[in-house]
Amino acid sequence: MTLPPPRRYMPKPDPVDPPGVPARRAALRLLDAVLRQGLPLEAAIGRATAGIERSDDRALAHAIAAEVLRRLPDLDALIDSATKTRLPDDAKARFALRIALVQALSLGTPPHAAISTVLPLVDGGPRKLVHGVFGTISRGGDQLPEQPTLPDPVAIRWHAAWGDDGIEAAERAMAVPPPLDLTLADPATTAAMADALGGVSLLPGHVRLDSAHVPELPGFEAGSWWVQDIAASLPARLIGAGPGSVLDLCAAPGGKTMQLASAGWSVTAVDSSESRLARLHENLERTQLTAEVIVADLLLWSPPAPVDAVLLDAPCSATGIFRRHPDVLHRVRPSQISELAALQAKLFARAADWVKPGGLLVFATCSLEPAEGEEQLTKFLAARADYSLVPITPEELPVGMTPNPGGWLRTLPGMIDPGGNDGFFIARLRRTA
Ligand SMILES: C[S@@+](CC[C@H](N)C(=O)[O-])C[C@H]1O[C@@H](n2cnc3c(N)ncnc32)[C@H](O)[C@@H]1O
Repeated sequence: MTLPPPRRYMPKPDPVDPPGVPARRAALRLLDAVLRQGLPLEAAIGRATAGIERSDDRALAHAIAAEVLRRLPDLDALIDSATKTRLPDDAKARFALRIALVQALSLGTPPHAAISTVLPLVDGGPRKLVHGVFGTISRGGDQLPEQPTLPDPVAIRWHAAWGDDGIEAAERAMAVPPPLDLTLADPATTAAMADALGGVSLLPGHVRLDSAHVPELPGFEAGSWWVQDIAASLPARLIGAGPGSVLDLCAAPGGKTMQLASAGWSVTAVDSSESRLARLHENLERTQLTAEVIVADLLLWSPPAPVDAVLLDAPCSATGIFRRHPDVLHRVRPSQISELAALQAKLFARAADWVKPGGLLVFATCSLEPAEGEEQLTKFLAARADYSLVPITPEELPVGMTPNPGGWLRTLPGMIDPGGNDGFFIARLRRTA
């Protein structure tokens, strides 16, 4: 007779979850990845939702986690108001309560469903506490504020840089889902595409829609447009039309590569990430646009000859895209901003050597940190007498955006109203002949 293995060697069975619970369990894993491990939300989604078959459950997990990240300081304030002893930031009970409360108070889930699908996450643990705190808050009729509150470290940084108005605009931007901005492959089709898609155009070659399911919109399969926030479309627009040779540095997944290719440039797109370049290849295939694509570390790679124009969309903290990626509000630390700023300065200096005399260099970051924008430009201009700014003019920008009197562009969240825009820094420079 064979004996069963001793109990301690038995593998722990996966919990058999009732319907609705797997999505909440995945949301918990996503929040753990962002808040405890410091990973980007998008990088964690594959692993956190592995094993969940239904795409709507995966989408729900993402939606819950993203809304918790948008609402975190307000959710935590509610939880703290209902507990005698403050729960540690990383307590599982706090994570479970955040997930239950955000559903009931922000996502329209009936309270009994919000709590019953979360309690299994704390089975064998603080179930009673979670149930009790959720009940206290629900019975008290507390609501989340209309506008989400920024986490303190971000609010302090952005207040120093952009003042009360900047904070107010950022919080207002988080209160509503961002619109869907499309860049058109052929600007001549702007009016027709705006009509066909039921959107509005804020610039030639741009259409803005309320959020929609992208692959189902007319023109997606045909490659007539790609998704790109209007602020993200400006760096390539500011280079103007080809012909000529252009280096698109830090190019993946290729929004700006496609803009430059469709504007008549002969584009060389360089990026160090093979997986992100795979998406660039897919994008080029769908839009039938062409570019030479090179996988390389730009700290080591150099082009064979100088080019007419260079676009450097430098790696950054990405704090300017907090509306769609609220994880940046919680995981980006000042030390990371400094490290990224040092990398940007190196890439900026290298890129500047690859421009022909008389050619253009555009430097851009999707960051709301002056260290990744204004301060980079000041240092660059002090070091490079062979470059001067080509001032960006209001006529080149959508209504609501104005360039800085110094000639560069700083986009802040609420500049375009309604709908808003991402936070970018953009400077256009010419190398002296
Ligand atoms: C802001 S994203 C680029 C977005 C892209 N320009 C677009 O419009 O779709 C920054 C990119 O820099 C790339 N990157 C970071 N460090 C790099 C390096 N040392 N060399 C080359 N690419 C790098 C990342 O892989 C990432 O794709």
